[in-house]
Amino acid sequence: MNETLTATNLVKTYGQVHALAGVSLAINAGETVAIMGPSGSGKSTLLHCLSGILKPDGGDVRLGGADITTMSDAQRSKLRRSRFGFVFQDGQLVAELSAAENVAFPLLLAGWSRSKALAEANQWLSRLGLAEMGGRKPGEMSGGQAQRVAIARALVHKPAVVFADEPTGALDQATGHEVMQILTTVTKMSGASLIVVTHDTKVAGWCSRLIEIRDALIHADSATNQAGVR
Ligand SMILES: Nc1ncnc2c1ncn2[C@@H]1O[C@H](COP(=O)(O)OP(=O)(O)OP(=O)(O)O)[C@@H](O)[C@H]1O
Repeated sequence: MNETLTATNLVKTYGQVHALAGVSLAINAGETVAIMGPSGSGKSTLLHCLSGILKPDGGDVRLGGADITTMSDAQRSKLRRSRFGFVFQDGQLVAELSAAENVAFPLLLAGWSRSKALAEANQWLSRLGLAEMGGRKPGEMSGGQAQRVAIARALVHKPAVVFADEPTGALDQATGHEVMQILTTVTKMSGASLIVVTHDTKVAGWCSRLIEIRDALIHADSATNQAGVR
């Protein structure tokens, strides 16, 4: 299945503000892409349009043959749940659920039985070095551990694309480094592509491609030397 994520001429305005002024890009399956740029340049707006959270005013976003922009809200939500994974700055785990239940959540939404979903979730937690943590609530874990749970939740349903918005923003440098190593390794292993919005050049160094946004447009798009990968 061709699951290239393609954006063509994306435009988004808020009143007088041009958040995206005609952005086109294609991200191939398996690519790891960092999006950087000054505050207010349009990074989050781009991420939200690419992931179907926000509808652009103009242009389109396609995953393979499917045009996300013209889908009904219900179709787009379904595609988001089944083909996309998300990692946010603060994990956004459900506080009342255990780590395993949080990871199992996308599988339960996809119709898996509770026992199969929890077994798969626990396998993912082991893979990410959290074998003993399945029963803990997010509040009983460190920030780095919670972010690893969020990574497992983003990948458990084998998405085509993982979107990460400042995934290390709430972590110290060493923990952030570790989280990026895990995030890039597991997305590559699963064949998904990864799109990371970040202000941190070290975080971007874990990705194979860097897209720089300035004033609502792509200013530069190039391969990185993957300095973060040792
Ligand atoms: N909901 C909104 N209503 C009005 N203006 C908005 C809204 N969301 C974003 N903007 C504006 O659109 C522009 C782009 O915002 P965006 O959040 O995409 O930038 P960013 O590059 O992600 O910034 P940061 O690095 O500070 O998070 C900014 O001028 C911002 O103020």
